[in-house]
Amino acid sequence: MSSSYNEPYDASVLRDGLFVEKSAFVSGAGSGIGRAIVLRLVELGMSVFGTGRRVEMLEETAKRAGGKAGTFTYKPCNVRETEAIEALVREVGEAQGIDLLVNNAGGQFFAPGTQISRRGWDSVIDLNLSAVFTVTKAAHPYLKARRGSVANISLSGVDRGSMGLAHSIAARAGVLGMTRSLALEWAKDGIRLNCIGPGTVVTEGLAVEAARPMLDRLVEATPMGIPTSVEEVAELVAFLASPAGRLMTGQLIQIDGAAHLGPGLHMIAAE
Ligand SMILES: CCCCC/C=C/C(=O)SCCNC(=O)CCNC(=O)[C@H](O)C(C)(C)COP(=O)(O)OP(=O)(O)OC[C@H]1O[C@@H](n2cnc3c(N)ncnc32)[C@H](O)[C@@H]1OP(=O)(O)O
Ligand SMILES: NC(=O)C1=CN([C@@H]2O[C@H](COP(=O)(O)OP(=O)(O)OC[C@H]3O[C@@H](n4cnc5c(N)ncnc54)[C@H](OP(=O)(O)O)[C@@H]3O)[C@@H](O)[C@H]2O)C=CC1
Repeated sequence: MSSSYNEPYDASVLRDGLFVEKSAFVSGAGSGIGRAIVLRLVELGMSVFGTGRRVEMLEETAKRAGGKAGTFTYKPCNVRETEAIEALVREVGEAQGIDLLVNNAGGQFFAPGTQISRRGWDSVIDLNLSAVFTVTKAAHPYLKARRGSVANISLSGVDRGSMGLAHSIAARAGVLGMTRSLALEWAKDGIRLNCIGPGTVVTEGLAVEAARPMLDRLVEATPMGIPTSVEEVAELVAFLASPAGRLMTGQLIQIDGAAHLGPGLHMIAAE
């Protein structure tokens, strides 16, 4: 087992300048996968707006985005505060338009179903399903104006279940159903929506939730034996937003080293 899961990995294949004059709205932009998505889109020339609750994390993303081809601006917001996030989407949409919406803010706690209270269930559904609907609906007029697209960051194994994640898998399965339904409804507007299902991505967020022995077991349960890098997820988001993704909509793309097919992340109980 590797002592570090975050060895540098260059996943970049898309061409410089691909997203000049394009604009994105990214939630959870201050850390992990969201930050990597921002940095790659900015590198490709995009004007990216990011949100999240912690301003200092967004500031760090801005620092790292400095000097690249595009721009990064931000404002803190809790995606679970419906009126505030709707107003923010409107503000960004009116100011710079939205070609790409990335619903990345999310997360949960690992717990067996018997230990998830109704309040705990509601929190995870609110963050990972209801807030995604709120943001997506608020972005609709701006996506329609630009014939834009939506990338929903989901989970590997969303269609088969996962021990310790009943609440989160239920939410992400809901997002997949929403994604497919809106892909049908909004096809006439030229809007595409897809879900991306990363396997284990060793971000600080996951490290807080799962200690090292569990991380090792998650990676061992991945048939390819390696975790997903944040850069790989970012490149896939960019690919789906690019002209090459023109006919891709209503999809769940699992980027997980076959974790969703193998012995299974889904069989690793919360410990
Ligand atoms: C298959 C393996 C691959 C796994 C891949 C997934 C990886 C990731 O997602 S990495 C991202 C990692 N980061 C996170 O997941 C952190 C995100 N968590 C949160 O933001 C919050 O914990 C929350 C949204 C899930 C809940 O926030 P909030 O509403 O503020 O929660 P409260 O503290 O007010 O608690 C509400 C309710 O939930 C119960 N609860 C909280 N933690 C646990 C726990 N560990 N076990 C059981 N229950 C928990 C809490 O007790 C409250 O319920 P009541 O006690 O009934 O009031
Ligand atoms: N790491 C992994 O193995 C995998 C992760 N995922 C999913 O990918 C996404 C990103 O995860 P990852 O980068 O690993 O973890 P992080 O914890 O680093 O990222 C989650 C981000 O969401 C933001 N966020 C959380 N709650 C809210 C909220 N209520 N309002 C606004 N922003 C919020 C956080 O910022 P702040 O706290 O400042 O608000 C943070 O930047 C999540 O949806 C996660 O579930 C999916 C598969 C695997």
